[in-house]
Amino acid sequence: MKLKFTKMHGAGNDFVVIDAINQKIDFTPAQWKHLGDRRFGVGADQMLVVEKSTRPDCDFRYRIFNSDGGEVEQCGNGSRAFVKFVVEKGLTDRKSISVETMAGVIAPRLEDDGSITVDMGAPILEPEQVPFDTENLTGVKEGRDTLWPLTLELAGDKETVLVSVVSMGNPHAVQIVSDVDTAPVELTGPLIENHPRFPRRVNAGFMQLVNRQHIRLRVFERGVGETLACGTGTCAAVVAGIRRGLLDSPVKVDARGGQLSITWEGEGKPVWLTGPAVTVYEGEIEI
Ligand SMILES: N[C@H](CCC[C@H](N)C(=O)O)C(=O)O
Repeated sequence: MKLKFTKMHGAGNDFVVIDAINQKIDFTPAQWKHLGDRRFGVGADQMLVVEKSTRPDCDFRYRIFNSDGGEVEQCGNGSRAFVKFVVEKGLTDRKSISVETMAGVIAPRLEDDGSITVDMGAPILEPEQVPFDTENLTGVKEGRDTLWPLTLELAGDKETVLVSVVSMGNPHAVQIVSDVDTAPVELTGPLIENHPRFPRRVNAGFMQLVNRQHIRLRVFERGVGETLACGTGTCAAVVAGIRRGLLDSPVKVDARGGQLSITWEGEGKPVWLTGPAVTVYEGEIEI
């Protein structure tokens, strides 16, 4: 079939966005992987699929596929591209929409200045629900958070890193580093992503504290590798920092691809993600 798509990004986290309301989409994981391939396909971190929702309280359904072809629960930067896409394509006459995802309902809103704010829902903080296996593991309490020791096998040596575990519908393991530019993201990112204590694998966040309302962040994403920004990873890092007593809401987050802003008022409350979304080009591909 000839597939129409729109190439977009949110702070450098890039997407192939597909209207599945006006196109019949039924791809295999191999076809999603092909679309995400930067040499043989279009190339993107994730593929985002726009569908009509069957829920009466939702305007759209939002499906997300990582570039490894796997479908995942949530994508924060993608939710901003999603609302820009449906407004620009005339699929809605509203600028604030409710979107059904595998992880629940989110509410992105297109602001008059072109920025987008998303109610990402409340973080899930019970390790077992992240999911993270705590059997025979002793955590270290810090503030309202618990830091969990992860043992990593590095070229025959063992290294232990302390991580906070947070779910934004998708799983995150966040650690503090002194300098994100020298953090061993490429080396330890895959080891954390595939650590056996994360039965659904995990996104690995590396957070540097600038001050109580400003961090720098790099994320080695599950199913992708390092991306220039990770929206849910940004939410998870700020939630972890606030629970550790190290950050105060709102927090400015410098990702490699741009700046995001997070507001969170505490347990049980939603995390608000604000940032950009850019349409790069329209395309077609035979698939
Ligand atoms: N790689 C993530 C999905 C995309 C998340 C990220 N691109 C975002 O903006 O939240 C996962 O496997 O959970």
